[in-house]
Amino acid sequence: MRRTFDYLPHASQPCVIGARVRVPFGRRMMVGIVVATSDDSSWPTEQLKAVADVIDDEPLWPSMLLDVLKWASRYYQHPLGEVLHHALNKKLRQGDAPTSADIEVWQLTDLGRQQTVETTKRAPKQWLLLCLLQDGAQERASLTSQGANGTTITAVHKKNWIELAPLSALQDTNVAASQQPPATVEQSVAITALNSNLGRFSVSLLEGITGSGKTRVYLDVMAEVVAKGEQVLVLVPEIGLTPQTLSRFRQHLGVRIGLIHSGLNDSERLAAWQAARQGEISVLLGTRSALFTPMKNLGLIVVDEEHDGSYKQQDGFRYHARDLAVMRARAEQVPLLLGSATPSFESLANAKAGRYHHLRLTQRAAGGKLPKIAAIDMRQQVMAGPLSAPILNAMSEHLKANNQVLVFLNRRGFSPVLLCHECGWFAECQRCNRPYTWHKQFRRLHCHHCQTERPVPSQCDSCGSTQLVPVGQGTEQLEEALQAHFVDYPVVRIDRDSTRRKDAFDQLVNDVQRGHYRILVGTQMLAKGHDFADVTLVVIADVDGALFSSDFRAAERMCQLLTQVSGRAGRAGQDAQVLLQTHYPEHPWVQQLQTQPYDEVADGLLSERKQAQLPPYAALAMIRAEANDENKVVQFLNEVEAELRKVPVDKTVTIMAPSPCAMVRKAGRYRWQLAVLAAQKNAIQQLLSQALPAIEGLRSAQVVRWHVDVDPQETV
Ligand SMILES: Nc1ncnc2c1ncn2[C@@H]1O[C@H](COP(=O)(O)OP(=O)(O)OP(=O)(O)O)[C@@H](O)[C@H]1O
Ligand SMILES: [Zn+2]
Repeated sequence: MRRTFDYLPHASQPCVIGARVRVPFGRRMMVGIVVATSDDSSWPTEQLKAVADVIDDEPLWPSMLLDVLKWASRYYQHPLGEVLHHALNKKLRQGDAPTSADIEVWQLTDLGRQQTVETTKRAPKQWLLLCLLQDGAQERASLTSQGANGTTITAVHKKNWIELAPLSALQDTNVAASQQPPATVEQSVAITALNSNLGRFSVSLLEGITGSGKTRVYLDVMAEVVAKGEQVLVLVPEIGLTPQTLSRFRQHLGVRIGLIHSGLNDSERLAAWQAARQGEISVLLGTRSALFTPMKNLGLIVVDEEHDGSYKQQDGFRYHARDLAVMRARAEQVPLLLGSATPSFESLANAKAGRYHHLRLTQRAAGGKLPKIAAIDMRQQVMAGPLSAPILNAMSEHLKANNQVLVFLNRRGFSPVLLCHECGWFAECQRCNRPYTWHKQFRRLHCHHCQTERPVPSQCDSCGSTQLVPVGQGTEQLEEALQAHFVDYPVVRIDRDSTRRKDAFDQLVNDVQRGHYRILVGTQMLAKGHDFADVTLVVIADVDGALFSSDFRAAERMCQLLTQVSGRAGRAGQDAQVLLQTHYPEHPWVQQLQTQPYDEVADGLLSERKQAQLPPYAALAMIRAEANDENKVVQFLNEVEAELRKVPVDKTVTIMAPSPCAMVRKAGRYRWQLAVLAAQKNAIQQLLSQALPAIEGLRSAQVVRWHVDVDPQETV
C-alpha cells in the first residue's frame, strides 16, 4: 500500500521517528515504523487507535539515512512501508530487539597448532578450519564465510583443537600493512588523491584494468579512514565475496570486519547490523542490501565492481545499490569510491561530465600486459566437439607449460535443446514456450526461465522415436568433452549446478588456487574478480547468442563480461592469450573487442547512446504487467498509457505504446511493458507520481500483476 497510517501515541512511552512500534492493524498486531509525528490527523481522533507497544526507544537509522530511504521510496515509486521493511533484516522486521550478543570468536589451542595436513588427512575441512585460524582468532561468521561450516567447528572443538576466545583476541590478528609489496606509482597516485578527499562528500570512479590492483587502493584508503576511528561500508557483488577477499581485508586492516550476505543466518546478520550501528566494527562488508545498515561513524563507502548487475534488485523494491550509495554518501557527507575494470556507462558518463573524480590504473600491478582477444572463425573449422582444433592445440601448449586454462561458456547444463532426430520435435516448457535444457548430471530437463523440471523422456513425445539428440553445448558437455580429450589434466566445472552445496564454491576455488585442477570450465561465476595466478589462456567458447539481443545495454554487458573473463589470464605477469570462438568474426562488437581496450569501446558506444538519446543520456522507466490472459495485460497497459497521457508533461517526455516483452510468455503468464523516456529524471518522477494513484485505482490493475521499474536494467 502506497500510504502511511495514523495512530495515537503510546500512553506512556515516547514514539520517536525511525523507531519500531507494535500497532493494532485490522484484527492483527503488526510491527510498524514511525515515519512522522503530527499534532493532527485527517482522520477523526476518536477513530484512531493507539500504539500498543514501543519497541525501540531510539531510532533504528540516523535521520540522514531515514531520509535517504524516504527519498528512495519516492524515486523508485515504491511504497515507503516496503522500502523500510526491505532495509531491515528478518529479526528486526519481526520485532526482535537489536542485539549484538552471541559473537563467538574462535582461536587455536596449543594442541590445534600441532596438527598437520597428515594428522587431519581424512578431514580436509577440519584442516581448512585450522588453516584459517593460523593467523589468529576469527569470528564464527567470518569462518563460515570462508568455507568452514558449523559441523566442522563443533567437531574440531570436541577434539580440543580450537577454543572460544574473548572479542579482544580479534585485534591481535593485525598483519602489518608493511608486509605488502609497495604500491605501484599509479596506485600511490590514486591513494593520495582519495585520501585528500576524505571527510566530505565526493564520488570517485577508480577505473583500473583487470589485475591492476584496485583492491590494494581500497585497502590503503580504508586503513586511513579506520585509523581516524571512522567506519567503512564496502559493497561487493553477490558472488564477489570470496574467502580470498575477506582474508585480504582481514590481513591488511587488522580490524574487526562485519559481514552481511545471504550465506549468513538471521542472528549473524542481526549481530553484524547492530555491531555496525554501535560502532563496534570498523568495516562492514556486504552485498546489495548491506547499504541500508546504519553506521555510527561512517567515513567512506566503497562499491567494488560497480558495474555488476547484482546491485540492482530485480523484484519488489527495485533499487540500484550503487545509485543509492551516491545518495547515502551525500546525505552523510562522506566520500564514495566506485571501482571497476569495466565501469558502467552511467558512471563513465558522470566521470566524463566532471561530476565524479576519474582515477585510472592502466598497468597491471604484477607486471605483464593485458592479454589481447583473438577471434577464431568457427565457420572454417571442422568441429569434432565443442571446441575447434586451433583452440585445442593452444590449450595443449599452455597445459604442457604447466599453466592453467580457463574455458568460459555462459550456459549451464549439458545441452540447451534435446531434439528428436527423426521428426524434429524438441522438449519444450509449456509454460514458457522455450526448449528445456538437458541436465545430464541430474537426469532432468530444466526450464531456465521458470525453473520447472521434468524427467528426461526416453522417447519423442511426438513420433515415439528413441533417437533423442542433444543440440548445442552447455558447461556439462564441455567438461565431459575436455576431460575426454585431455585425459592427463584434471578438469573442474564451476557453475551454479556444481556449487549447489553451501561451501562447494569456496572449496572448488580453493582447489583451483592450490593448482589441483588444470582446466577450469565455467560460467560467469568463474569470470569475475578471481585472482587465479596460473591461468595463461582464456577460451571464450561461444558468444554468438549474445550478439542478437535487442536490449540497448547488450553491447555494454557483453563487453564488460568478456573483458572481465579475459582479465583472468596472465595475472601474475605472464604472457597470456585469449581466444574467442565465433561464427561472426566480422560482427562489429567482436571486431572491437579484438582491437580496442574497454575504455575506447565504451567511448564509441557512449556516443551512440547519446545520439539515440538513451540512458545514461536520458531517463527511463518501465511499467510491466503480466497475467495468464494476454488481453487483460494489454487492456491494463492501454489504460496506463491513457492515464499517463492525461498528465501535463514537458516536451522531452516520450510515452511509448505498450509492447510485448522479448520473452512474451514466462511461467504461463503473458508479459508486456510500457516505457517512458525523458531528458531529465525529475520529469519522469513528476509524471509517475501524478499518474500512479489513478493507475492504482484502475479496475484492470486488480487483475494483472504489475510494477514500476525506474532506471530498469533489463529493457526487453
Ligand atoms: N603494488 C603491488 N605490487 C605487486 N603486486 C600487486 C600490487 N598490488 C596488487 N598486486 C597483485 O596484483 C594482483 C591483482 O590485484 P587485484 O586482485 O587487486 O586486482 P583488481 O584490480 O581488483 O583486478 P580485477 O578487476 O581483475 O579483479 C593480485 O595478485 C595482487 O596481489
Ligand atoms: Zn518454463
